[in-house]
Amino acid sequence: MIYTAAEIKQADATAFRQGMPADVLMERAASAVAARLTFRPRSSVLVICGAGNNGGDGWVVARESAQRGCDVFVYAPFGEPKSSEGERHAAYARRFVTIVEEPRDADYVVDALFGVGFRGPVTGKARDVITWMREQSAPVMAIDVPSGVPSDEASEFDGHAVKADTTFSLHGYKRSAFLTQTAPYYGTVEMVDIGLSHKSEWRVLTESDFDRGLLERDPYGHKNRYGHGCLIGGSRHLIGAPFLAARAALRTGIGLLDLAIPSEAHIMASSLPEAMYYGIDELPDKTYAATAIGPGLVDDERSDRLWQTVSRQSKPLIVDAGALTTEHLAAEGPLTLTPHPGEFARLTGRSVAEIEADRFRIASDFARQHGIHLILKGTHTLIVKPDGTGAVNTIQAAVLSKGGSGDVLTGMLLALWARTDRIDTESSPNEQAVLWHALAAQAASRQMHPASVLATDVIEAIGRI
Ligand SMILES: NC(=O)C1=CN([C@@H]2O[C@H](COP(=O)(O)OP(=O)(O)OC[C@H]3O[C@@H](n4cnc5c(N)ncnc54)[C@H](OP(=O)(O)O)[C@@H]3O)[C@@H](O)[C@H]2O)[C@@H](O)CC1
Ligand SMILES: [K+]
Repeated sequence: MIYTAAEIKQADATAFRQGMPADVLMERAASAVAARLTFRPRSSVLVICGAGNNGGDGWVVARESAQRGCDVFVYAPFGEPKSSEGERHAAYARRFVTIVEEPRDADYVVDALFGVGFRGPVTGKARDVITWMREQSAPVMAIDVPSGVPSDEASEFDGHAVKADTTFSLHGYKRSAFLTQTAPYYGTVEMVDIGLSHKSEWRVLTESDFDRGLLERDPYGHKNRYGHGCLIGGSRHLIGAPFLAARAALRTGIGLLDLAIPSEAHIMASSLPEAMYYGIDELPDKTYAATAIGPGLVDDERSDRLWQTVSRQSKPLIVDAGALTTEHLAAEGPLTLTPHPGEFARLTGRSVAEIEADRFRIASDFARQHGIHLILKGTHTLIVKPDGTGAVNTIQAAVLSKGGSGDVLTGMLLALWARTDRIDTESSPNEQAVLWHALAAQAASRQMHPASVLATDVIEAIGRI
């Protein structure tokens, strides 16, 4: 689960209302972190504590580490925690640790300066303390958030923050763990469950969320069961894109595929004999299980005409690349848009930097406003539902930052939305396609140097995950 600072505060408030004392919750959270810290026996540890409750957690970690046999120093540049629970823990911890007036070398540094209560940017003394932490060669363990990193969005983030080796994230992930500007500051993220109830609009997707049943084939199944899809795309100079998408759809298991491309692209047809071909201006009058439009398409009168036809079908529609325009935001059936940040900037009238700094909120608002499914691509692709809730893909696949990757995803989406045996179930074709795409990219990069992996290699790896 992924939480905003406000949601965490709300979870805290609920726990207090239900009778969980604040100092017990702090003890519970910080003890859980201390138990996960693998300090070598008798090593020296410097804990840097702020004046908020993140600092309170730091005092508990300091005490517990001392009780486990470490030589612990606490540096509290802004004095003791302001809250009564933080103050109580600091008072008790003082018996077990050495207080220092200046930061000092140690085998490990624990960063408990700021947590989710931080509001950027960092100024004055805090800036110097963060600079000091950044200069240390000792491993830095951050409690909850690396200090200086905002929890929710990065629009004010100037890069001045602790670079943690490990961050122990309390209760759940923070959005900034998945933003391009701030994610690298977290190091390895370890989740620490502190027993609060979980309720969030955003989920984290890992490999275990991939439904391997999608790879299976029913021995009695008919090709129609796996859907008859239509892919529309291509233009004079962009001939390859629809073929990449079409091949990906077939490798993902679509039953039948019609490919509508401009006549210039028909010379490529022999490379994909499994598809059926139509001219882009002569779409057959059929109702498809699903349609995808956009790979290699240019935004012109022809694409507007095509839109009139495909948007009237009450079946799933996937819109990508050249078909992503502000005129194409409503259709009869379920609509999925798959922009990368540049395309999403055009759709929203915002800059790429604005989007990257606050992608969760902007993506959620957009999906809700238009009642559409949205896949906002990136290192951590967001998959958003029409109600604005969503999930983030955490399967890393650097090889996907290459031309053609988006076309492959579109083809995979088409294949999964077209599956008549699955579409009525709760399974989310968008989440499954994004996961499968990333897994295929990982499989391709196991077979050759990642720099060499092409979109066609990812397609060939779709069935090798
Ligand atoms: N449910 C959970 O997950 C639980 C979470 N818990 C822990 O509580 C943490 C949140 O604690 P929190 O709300 O007290 O805020 P925190 O992050 O310590 O920072 C506030 C301090 O920073 C200061 N400050 C802010 N911005 C600044 C700036 N730019 N430059 C300089 N100073 C700045 C601010 O100063 P002020 O604005 O008050 O002057 C205040 O002193 C959370 O991350 C987790 O570790 C557990 O203990 C219990 C369960
Ligand atoms: K911290």
